[in-house]
Amino acid sequence: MNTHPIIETRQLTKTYGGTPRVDQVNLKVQQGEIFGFLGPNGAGKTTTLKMLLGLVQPTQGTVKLFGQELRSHRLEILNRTGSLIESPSYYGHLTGLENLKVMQRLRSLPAKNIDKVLQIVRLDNHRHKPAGQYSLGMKQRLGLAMALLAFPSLLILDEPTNGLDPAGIGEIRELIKSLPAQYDMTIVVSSHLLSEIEQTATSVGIISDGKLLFQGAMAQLQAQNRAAVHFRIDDPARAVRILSEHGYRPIMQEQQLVFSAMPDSEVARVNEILVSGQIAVSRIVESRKSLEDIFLDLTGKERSL
Ligand SMILES: Nc1ncnc2c1ncn2[C@@H]1O[C@H](COP(=O)(O)OP(=O)(O)OP(=O)(O)O)[C@@H](O)[C@H]1O
Repeated sequence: MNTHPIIETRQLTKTYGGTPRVDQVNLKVQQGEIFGFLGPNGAGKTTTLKMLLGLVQPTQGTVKLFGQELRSHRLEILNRTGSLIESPSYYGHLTGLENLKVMQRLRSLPAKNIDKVLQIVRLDNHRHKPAGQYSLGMKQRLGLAMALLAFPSLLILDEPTNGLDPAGIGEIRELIKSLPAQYDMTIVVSSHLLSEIEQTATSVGIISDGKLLFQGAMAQLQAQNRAAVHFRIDDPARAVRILSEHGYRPIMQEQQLVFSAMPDSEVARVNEILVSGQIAVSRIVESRKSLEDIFLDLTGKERSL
């Protein structure tokens, strides 16, 4: 059985003008995953994806796709890879169909693939219209059709929903979700929006300032979502004193004591200490960080994303 990762980078680095923009990144993407590559603008996503495709030469480090070195097996690898990086490129004066034909002939692909991809991206009714007259969403879908034309094993999409309206975003999202099972594809999709990755990806990599800060299953990221427990009480200063005698170090926030993460048994114990110290506990509330908060904590960026 073939168990090597579909993508594996080692210490992948790209330096521009002395500054590492992609900094010793070790990526691992397994067969059949939808890997969400997440990071704020300028984090190094596009540069990383371009290195995976041999479009940018790494300053340091290696790229292996399908278990083979990109440097020595470039053509073989790229024949099995489809991509949409930055804006799609097409001939504006040619129709959608003609654009796909150009590519199909250039790459000696079966002609029947054209109909298939037109259906997949739902452009079959617009195939005879010049691509230059397509809406933004249609242009994006044409770009996707081109990336899919060879039915690649690996599909790399850089911010595929950028600039689309909510309906267009939803369509692309559903399309991405359907591909791995239907066509046995592995997908890498980048975004600066967690909300978008959250709904499609099975695993995630989070990059900020060129560094990979987290990599793992979506569920693992969600597991970092640990609950804090808030006690609303009538005399916080005295409560802190009493609790510290029992070895607890809560944070005082106005009328509340906050414990960063706490099992249920401890909650009961703290409550008992407070009540026997004649402190009235009016409320015990659990608060979880949203995934957005976790993302912002990891990247150290403000909420302006
Ligand atoms: N050819 C280049 N020459 C110099 N600097 C570059 C070049 N390409 C990218 N950079 C810089 O590298 C950093 C990372 O850029 P990159 O495009 O990879 O980020 P990104 O995460 O894809 O962000 P965005 O979503 O905004 O495209 C940026 O600071 C960018 O200015």
